[in-house]
Amino acid sequence: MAQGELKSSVLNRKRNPKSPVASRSSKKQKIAEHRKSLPIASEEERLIEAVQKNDILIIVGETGSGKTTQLPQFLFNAGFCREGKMVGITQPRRIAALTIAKRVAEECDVPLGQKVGYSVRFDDTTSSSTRLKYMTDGFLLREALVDRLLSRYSVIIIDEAHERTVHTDVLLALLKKVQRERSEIGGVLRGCQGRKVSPLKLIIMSASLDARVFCDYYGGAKDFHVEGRQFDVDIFYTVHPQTDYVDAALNTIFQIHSEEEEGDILVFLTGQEEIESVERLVQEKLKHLPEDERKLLPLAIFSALPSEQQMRVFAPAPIGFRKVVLATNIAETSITIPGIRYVVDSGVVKARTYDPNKGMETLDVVPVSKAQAIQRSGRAGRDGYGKSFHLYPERDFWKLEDSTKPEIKRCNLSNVILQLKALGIDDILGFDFIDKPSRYAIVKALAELHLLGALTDDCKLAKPAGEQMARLPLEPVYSRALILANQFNCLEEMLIIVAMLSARTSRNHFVSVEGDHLTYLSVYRELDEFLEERKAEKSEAKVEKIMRKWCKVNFVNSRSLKHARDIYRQIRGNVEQMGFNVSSCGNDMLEYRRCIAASFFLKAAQRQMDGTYRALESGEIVHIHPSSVLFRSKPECVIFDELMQTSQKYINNLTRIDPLWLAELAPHHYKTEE
Ligand SMILES: Nc1ncnc2c1ncn2[C@@H]1O[C@H](COP(=O)(O)OP(=O)(O)OP(=O)(O)O)[C@@H](O)[C@H]1O
Repeated sequence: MAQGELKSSVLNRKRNPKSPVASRSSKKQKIAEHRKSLPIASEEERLIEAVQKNDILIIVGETGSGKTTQLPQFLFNAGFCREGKMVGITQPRRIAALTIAKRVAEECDVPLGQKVGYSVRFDDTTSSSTRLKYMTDGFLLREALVDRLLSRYSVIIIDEAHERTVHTDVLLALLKKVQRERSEIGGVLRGCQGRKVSPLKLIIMSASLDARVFCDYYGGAKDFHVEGRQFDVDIFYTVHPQTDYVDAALNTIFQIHSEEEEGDILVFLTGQEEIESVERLVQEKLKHLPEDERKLLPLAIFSALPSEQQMRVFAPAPIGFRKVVLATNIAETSITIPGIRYVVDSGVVKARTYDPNKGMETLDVVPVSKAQAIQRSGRAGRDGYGKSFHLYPERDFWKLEDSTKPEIKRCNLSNVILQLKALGIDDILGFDFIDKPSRYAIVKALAELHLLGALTDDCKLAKPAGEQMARLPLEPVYSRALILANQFNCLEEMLIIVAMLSARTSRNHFVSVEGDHLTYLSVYRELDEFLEERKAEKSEAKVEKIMRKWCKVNFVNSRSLKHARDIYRQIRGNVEQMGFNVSSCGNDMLEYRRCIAASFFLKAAQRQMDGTYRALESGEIVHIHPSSVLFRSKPECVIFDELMQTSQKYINNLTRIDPLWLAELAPHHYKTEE
């Protein structure tokens, strides 16, 4: 059990104001009072002056000081949105863009989508009257594909820059270039849709530990510090290290529930499976408590959850209940979940690392960084005094890395390089990254894009394939699969597979001997047929209920399947817009498997004498993951979607193919004798 050893870090103490009142005017008044009470409120004039005087400003502030919600409003009031211009604010995560935009719209007392809006992949609420636009960093990068100078923006704010997502890193470099170009041509040329191009102001917002990096990158740019946070958070550590953090988290939840004052709990765990198992364990434990102590409501939030299900954690708990939100690091930065007073930090996070040499991803549970632990604590104390329980001793906190390694140093670069190429940036090795990925990783990604047909022999963007691939919001290998499927007349099937793989659904019941891809296809189609037969059920809630029941009977994860159905609809819209005709190969699964081989030829593996497999591209010896439907049958040759190191090197999500197809369908890469 994580016994709290009191180590409190007391900041400027201020107690929780009363709970929200129903009437609109008192709500407005409350919001106005809240805004005035934020530490940043007294800095408005000084901040605006700093923005006016500096083209690049690095703002450093504690979590909860009000940077994200207030600064854009200050800029609006200071006239930065005149003549139809916008202030754009990027966030590393879509849930942050969504919820912050909603909050700011509420503070401005306007409907979402007018003065204040958000744009994230597949979901855009902005309109021509939007002036404050919250979006993901990836969205702004895509926007640059159509408007290179980002001419609609007078100010761009890169928020949570210290998270160093790959998109943020690319934006940091791209915006430097855009800013230079805009000041050179200012007022002379016109940008997208004939808009007059004015100079661009750039604001980078970061947690304090990493600000220096950004100041240096922008040639000694000015930094601006916002002191303080609104409410105290008392920090607790365990006396001893915990051997089982899941068990410790569970005990801490129930200890808070029985001993602490009212207030909701936010627990940081590592992934969907762990969260779902803790959710079940909480429910299980509650059954053994007396009736009046059962009022604890577990809710999950992780990235594979559809948006509307993610939003459930933001609604207040029913009266008398305490919410316990079980989250991955998706809830770590930027967002405010109203009602949270207690944070439980497992101290670990699941981190993906890509090895370009082996073409392999590893997914490891690793300790968080200091910056992450501080961000986690910061989620308590946002609407009142809070407590943060870290499930490790304080001495271990001091041993943590200061910050997380930038994603650009540990991810597959092919997607980002394709985007840079589509932005007209040809010299990738010479590109001014804040932290340069290794030369090897860049060259590997360029070679992969060339093999996928996205780049020409002299490394230019191939037309139209490369352009089409850059336009689709998917990994290049999936985009290519859709383009090929169009030629193989099985686009409908490939859309389903890509959606199912993106949503990471489960497979159990409708096993196809041909492999996991086709099993996914039959899961999706079985449900479709089942719903079709019940078309009369008009209400969405009813359809969802039927769907959940069907999933339960068939051992399929209903959340993931719903997510896959959403993704399917969205990418189908994309390819239709590109003029593709979504046709189906019906029952011709041979043609479909050949299309899989043609699309994913870089991910082929062949059985060895000893029953292991050799990944043909990297030469790695790998095993079929026990959860694959081909685990027992062990076909001679397979295409895999995932190559991952956990306890061993595993391949997963497989389709059985004929090895001769590789030479036939990817002759530029395989010779027959191979
Ligand atoms: N959706 C919301 N509902 C209720 N209160 C909110 C919401 N969003 C923000 N707030 C309030 O506004 C305060 C400031 O939030 P803001 O996101 O601007 O802070 P920040 O300085 O950007 O912090 P961080 O770096 O942690 O994102 C929060 O502490 C909280 O009190």
